[in-house]
Order: sequence, then C-alpha cells, then structure tokens
Amino acid sequence: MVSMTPKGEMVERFLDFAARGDVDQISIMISHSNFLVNECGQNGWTALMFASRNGHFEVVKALLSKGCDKSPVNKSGQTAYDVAKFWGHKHIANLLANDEAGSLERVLPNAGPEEQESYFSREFLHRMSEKRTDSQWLAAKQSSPETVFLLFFNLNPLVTAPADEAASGGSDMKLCRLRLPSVEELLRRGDTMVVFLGVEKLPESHSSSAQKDGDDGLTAWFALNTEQNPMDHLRSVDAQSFFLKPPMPGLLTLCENDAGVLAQARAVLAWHSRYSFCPTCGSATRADEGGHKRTCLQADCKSLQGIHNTCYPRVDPVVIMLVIHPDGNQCLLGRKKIFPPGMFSCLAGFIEPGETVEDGVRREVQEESGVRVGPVQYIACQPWPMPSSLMIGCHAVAVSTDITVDEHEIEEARWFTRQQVIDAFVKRGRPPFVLPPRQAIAHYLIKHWIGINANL
Ligand SMILES: NC(=O)C1=CN([C@@H]2O[C@H](COP(=O)(O)OP(=O)(O)OC[C@H]3O[C@@H](n4cnc5c(N)ncnc54)[C@H](OP(=O)(O)O)[C@@H]3O)[C@@H](O)[C@H]2O)C=CC1
Ligand SMILES: [Mg+2]
Ligand SMILES: [Mg+2]
Ligand SMILES: [Mg+2]
Ligand SMILES: [Zn+2]
Repeated sequence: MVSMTPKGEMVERFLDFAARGDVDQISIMISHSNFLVNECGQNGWTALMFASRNGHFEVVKALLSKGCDKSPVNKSGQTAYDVAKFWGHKHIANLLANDEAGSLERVLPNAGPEEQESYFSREFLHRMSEKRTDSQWLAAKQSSPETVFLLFFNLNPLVTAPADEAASGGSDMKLCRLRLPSVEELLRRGDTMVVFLGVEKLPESHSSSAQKDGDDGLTAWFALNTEQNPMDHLRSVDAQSFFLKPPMPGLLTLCENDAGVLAQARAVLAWHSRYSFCPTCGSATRADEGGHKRTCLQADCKSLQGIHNTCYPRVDPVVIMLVIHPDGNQCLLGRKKIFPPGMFSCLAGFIEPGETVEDGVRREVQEESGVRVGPVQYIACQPWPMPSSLMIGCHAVAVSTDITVDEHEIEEARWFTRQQVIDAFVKRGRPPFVLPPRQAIAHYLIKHWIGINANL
C-alpha cells in the first residue's frame, strides 16, 4: 500500500464528503482550504465529479459558489457535466451546462438530451383512431379521389427511385402515392388487405370553412397488401416504380419522411398476413376497424372474452443496449454471422414475459456475451418493422468484463475503446470495425455514448 502525504489524506477525506453529500463538512473544509475544490483524488476524480455522480445537488452548488473549475476530465475523458448526465441527474447537468468548456454536443449535435427522432419514427399522419369504427366515413374516404393509397406486394412497398439516383447514392426512395383510379380494381378483389393509416395533418390555420358538401377536407391514407402479383390490375402507375425488396437493406433506403408511415403500414399488414386465422380456436376471422382489429367468427371463442389482445396488431418489445466497460472507456459490441463483413453492433434481444426493460438488458447481455451488467439507463427507442418490433435503446454499465459468446446467437463480441469507436465514425486510417447503418438505433446509441464523453 502506498502511503499518503497529509495533504493527500485531506484531499481523499474531502472527496469522500463530496461523494456522500455532506455539504456541511464540505463547506467547513473549503473555508479553511479553498484549494480543495479543484483537487483530484487517486482515481482522477474531483469533488465536483463525485457529487455529480451521486446526485448531490447542494454539494455541486457549494463547490461552484467557491469558484470550482468545471472543465477537468477524469481518466475516461468525462467532465462532471458528462458524469451527471450519464447517471440521469438532469438538474445537476443543467446547473453545470452553462460551462464554456461544454461537451461534445457542438461537435455531435444529435447527442443532446432532447427526444431523439429515429428513422421509422416520423409521424406525418394523424392516426384518427376514432374514425376506425366509422364504416361510412371509411367507405367515403376509400372512394374519394383525394385519398392516397400505398401498395404492398407480399409486404414489399411500391416505390420510385429519386430522379437522380446516382447523386443520392441509391437512398431516398419514395413510396408511390397512388390514387383511386390506379387501385380501384385491386380494392374490389377480396384478397386485398386494406388498412386505414390516418389523415394528413392540417396546418394550424385550417378552419372548418374549408369543408364543402359534407366533405371534411381531410386527405386520408390507406395501405393495401396483396399476395397475388398486382401488376395486371394496376392502372396508370409510373413505369419506373417497383416493389422494394428484400426488406433489409431495402427499407433503409427510403427517404426519412416515408420511413415512418412505412413502419406503421408494414407492421399492421404483416400482422394480418401472419394472423389470418384465430390464434385461439383456428376459426376464420374478419378484419374490422379499418384493419386495426381481427374478430373471430366463432361466437363462443375465448378470444372474444375479457382482454382479447390477440385481436389487435402485435408489437414485440426488444431491448438493445450499448454495454459500457466499468472503466468507462470501452464498449461491448457483437456481430452476428448475417452482418455485412466487419460490422459490429449493439447486443439486442426480445423482452420475455414478466420482465422489465432493465432485467431484459441484463439477461440478454449475459446470455449472449457472459458479461454481467449493473445500472441500465433508457436512452431512446425506434419502431423496427421487421415485422413489428419496438427497439428500446439503453446504455448499461458492465460489472464484469470476461466475454463468453453464445455461438448460436453471436459470432463474436469484443470490447472496443472510445478511440476505436471514434476512428470508425470518422473512418480514419483503417477503421477497426464497421458501424451499423445510421438508420439503426444501434448507431445512435454508440454515437450518443461518444457524445456524452466530452473533451475527446
Ligand atoms: N435497429 C437496430 O439497431 C437493431 C435491430 N435489431 C432487431 O432486434 C430484433 C431482436 O434481436 P435478436 O438479437 O435477434 O433477438 P434475441 O437475442 O432475443 O434472439 C432472437 C432469437 O430468439 C428467438 N426468440 C425468442 N423470443 C422471440 C420473439 N418474441 N420473437 C422472435 N424470436 C424470438 C428466435 O429464435 P428462433 O428463430 O430460433 O425461433 C430468434 O432467432 C431483431 O428483429 C433484429 O432485427 C437487432 C440489432 C440492431
Ligand atoms: Mg439473445
Ligand atoms: Mg440477440
Ligand atoms: Mg432472446
Ligand atoms: Zn377464435
């Protein structure tokens, strides 16, 4: 054991008071020895970092009032602000945020605390769920020339490429917005699935004076899916349009604006194609409520009693997590055999019945990598229409570091340093690995981690 100088001992005592939130002792010690406010202990942490880690607002305030410097970083490159933010002490982070030393947010503007818009999450339609039971209104909208129809063939959407495909690098595909004359024949066919998606949101200035002849002036959108080739039944469709497949990576090539409505439509249509018979008794079912419900036709079926949740479209919750090494300076990424060469991503897994998000994170990480996880923090989520997952994105702190991969699920898992991750982002030299695509929440979780670690 290395012996400490009297000054070193005093610093450690001061830091201990800060970590424990003892504002009285902190104030007494500062009044005798003001230099303590900027001292760091053997592990490289200042009193401000300890107080920020443990959420001691009064200590942070006392330290700041004595002119303590907010800019020092610990061995992981984190300021006190980063530490407060990571551990979810927002009021402390706000107090520290006025610091000119700031964080990487200026460099990585997406790393802010505001709600994150993810690919597949943009909603430009108002779902108008109250209209799903209004069959007259739905029928009127289905025969209106203003109505927009999106067409799917075996769940693959009809799209057009941007005019200058080369310039857009093959992305920014647009969903074809078809009108009634194009799809009239398909609508008459009994095997076409029809789902009401919503109406276009109106500008604030819209008033009821826009209504004419009993028309509410709202533009409705529907999604259609067929399992028979629809080409012979379509009229006046752009010759350049085509069905986008396979879904991965095809669906990631849509423009941001269309990705959200695609996610909504595809998930509901996929549910219809997988649940055409009653999952309880096997009888035939009928699509109701604008395609948002399936009702069993067997009058005494159990599915019609109590909470008949089998009758509604499914959403499967999936946890996806960036696991951070106990040293704060490395993260755990894995690769599945089906990933493109060199790509590593966050671990992920389906939540099991009766499980919390936090427990799901701990179980999946341990199953797939053998690493044990302590604190878990929710970061952001993303609908993932393959076919209808909701990705719940978290950061999680490891409490063990040895890796044993479950070879059925993961080919390899490795700890990568922050520097290696940054090299992968900026593609410096020969990057040590390839990041998941920017449209995937895994990409955001990794970027967010770099963003909350300032001063890199
Ligand atoms: N947006 C993003 O950034 C990312 C999205 N994902 C998505 O997350 C989802 C889940 O990730 P994944 O690692 O595969 O999950 P898991 O680790 O839970 O493993 C999936 C396997 O578990 C079985 N399984 C258990 N429960 C379910 C369930 N409720 N539904 C389906 N299969 C189940 C299946 O086995 P079997 O097939 O043998 O029956 C499946 O292959 C996938 O859809 C994946 O595409 C994953 C990573 C990144
Ligand atoms: Mg798993
Ligand atoms: Mg998994
Ligand atoms: Mg699983
Ligand atoms: Zn039934």
